[in-house]
Amino acid sequence: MQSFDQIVIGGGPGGLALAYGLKAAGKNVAIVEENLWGGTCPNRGCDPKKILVAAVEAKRHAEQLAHAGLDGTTTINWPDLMRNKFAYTDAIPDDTLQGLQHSEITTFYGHAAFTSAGHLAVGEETLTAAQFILATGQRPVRPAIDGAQLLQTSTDFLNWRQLPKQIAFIGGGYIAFELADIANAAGADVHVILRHDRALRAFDAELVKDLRDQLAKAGVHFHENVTLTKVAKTSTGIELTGDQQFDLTVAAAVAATGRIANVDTLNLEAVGVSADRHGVVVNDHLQTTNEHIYALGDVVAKKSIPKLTPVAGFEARYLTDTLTGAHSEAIQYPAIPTVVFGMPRLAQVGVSPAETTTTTDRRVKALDMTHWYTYQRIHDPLAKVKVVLDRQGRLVGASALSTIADELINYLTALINQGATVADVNNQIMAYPTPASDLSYLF
Ligand SMILES: Cc1cc2nc3c(=O)[nH]c(=O)nc-3n(C[C@H](O)[C@H](O)[C@H](O)COP(=O)(O)OP(=O)(O)OC[C@H]3O[C@@H](n4cnc5c(N)ncnc54)[C@H](O)[C@@H]3O)c2cc1C
Ligand SMILES: NC(=O)c1ccc[n+]([C@@H]2O[C@H](COP(=O)([O-])OP(=O)(O)OC[C@H]3O[C@@H](n4cnc5c(N)ncnc54)[C@H](O)[C@@H]3O)[C@@H](O)[C@H]2O)c1
Repeated sequence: MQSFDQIVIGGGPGGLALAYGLKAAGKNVAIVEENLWGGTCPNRGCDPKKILVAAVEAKRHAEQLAHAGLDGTTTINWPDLMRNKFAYTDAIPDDTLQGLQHSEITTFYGHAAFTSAGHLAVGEETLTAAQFILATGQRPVRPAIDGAQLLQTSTDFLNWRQLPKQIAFIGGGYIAFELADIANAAGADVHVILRHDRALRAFDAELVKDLRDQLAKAGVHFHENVTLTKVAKTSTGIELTGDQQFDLTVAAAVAATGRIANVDTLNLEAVGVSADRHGVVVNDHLQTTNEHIYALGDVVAKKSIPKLTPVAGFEARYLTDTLTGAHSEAIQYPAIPTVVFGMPRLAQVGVSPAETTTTTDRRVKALDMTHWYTYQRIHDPLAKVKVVLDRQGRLVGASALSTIADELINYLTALINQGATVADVNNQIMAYPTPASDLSYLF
């Protein structure tokens, strides 16, 4: 039986960052992975998706400048684009494993599950440690309807060598919007089926509607207020049936209906760790209901904290300090930006405009920036921002929509975390003309 100071379960961005942090602090640490070293983000999430988005960006920017200096049409060649994606993703698992081995972090490959307090089984091996850290992430979930097994997932989409001619995305979250935009730009006939009329609920409703309308203008078909009841394979494709006589046959249908925490096969009952489909219950020290077991990243049940790669990284840095005795404080998250990476991008950070309607302590400043130089230069069809300011004029939140909203939101995040006022912004000189040189006009 091998024994360690800490064993990290899950080799995704969160688990890896923690293993490296603990090793650097001199701990005898092991990490276990059952699938692809590197986890969701670089293999089947953020990174491959954004490689595909790169082609959409180039295409849309070229289209925006048609008749303004750029001639000809730009088309996306899906098989070539995917070859470019595979050239990146194929190397991730081996490179990740080699990095761990090079740093002399002990690695185990296989499914990890607890057998009893202090004991973890990985294949034939039983491992022990003073502390265990759950970093097992989430997996896609399909709706509970007849024929749901015929629905593909974001993981399948990101491995398609050929692009189906008609694709339906079920759901109104990040994945449906991002993948629908990519598939539409690449030439597929794209349908998004939503059970409500309100998509992307965490974002500003007006900007979500603008985003939806932009995608619809680009060719995406939205079917709102449809509850699917059945999925079936027919001679012509995948038939989706719903209430209100909804009936649509497509070549491929993707469930983008959320993700479920990987907690069900860890045998957490044996070690007294509370968890449900939303994840592992932790206190404000990321400690589970068993004092020797911690959790971080997507597998944690979080109410208001989004499940994102940089959040997993932040929690790994926090836990490194906790487990090496460098501090004993509760975790305190900074403002966390989140972006729907389409063309345009929808971005949000901090206090939302909706949270401001019931208080007089804050005010919202809404600006249509479409005709500002930054956006005119690239012929951005729509550029909007809403900033939330407190009584002292400090920035506390922002929502933005434009083809470069991701860049803007990062500047605004830094200003929120610094508690900056317009005076602080005006005391800095930013390179002109750039989105950063617009900042003082936003307050
Ligand atoms: C399509 C898509 C796009 C995304 N885009 C973005 C984005 O643009 N920006 C962003 O910030 N976030 C994005 N995310 C979310 C991001 O991928 C996650 O927040 C991030 O990967 C979480 O890291 P993690 O380490 O907590 O979990 P994961 O990366 O999921 O890693 C968990 C690892 O644990 C392993 N594991 C699970 N159970 C066991 C077990 N019993 N034994 C051994 N190993 C186990 C899994 O195989 C996996 O490798 C996206 C996600 C998806 C699906
Ligand atoms: N850009 C990013 O940062 C990014 C991108 C992709 C994914 N992610 C991460 O992955 C997670 C999962 O993304 P997602 O889009 O799958 O989930 P989501 O939680 O963002 O959206 C799920 C959507 O599916 C709908 N839905 C749920 N059950 C349904 C059902 N039975 N029938 C019809 N609709 C149903 C919900 O109403 C919602 O609109 C995100 O919450 C985020 O943490 C982040």
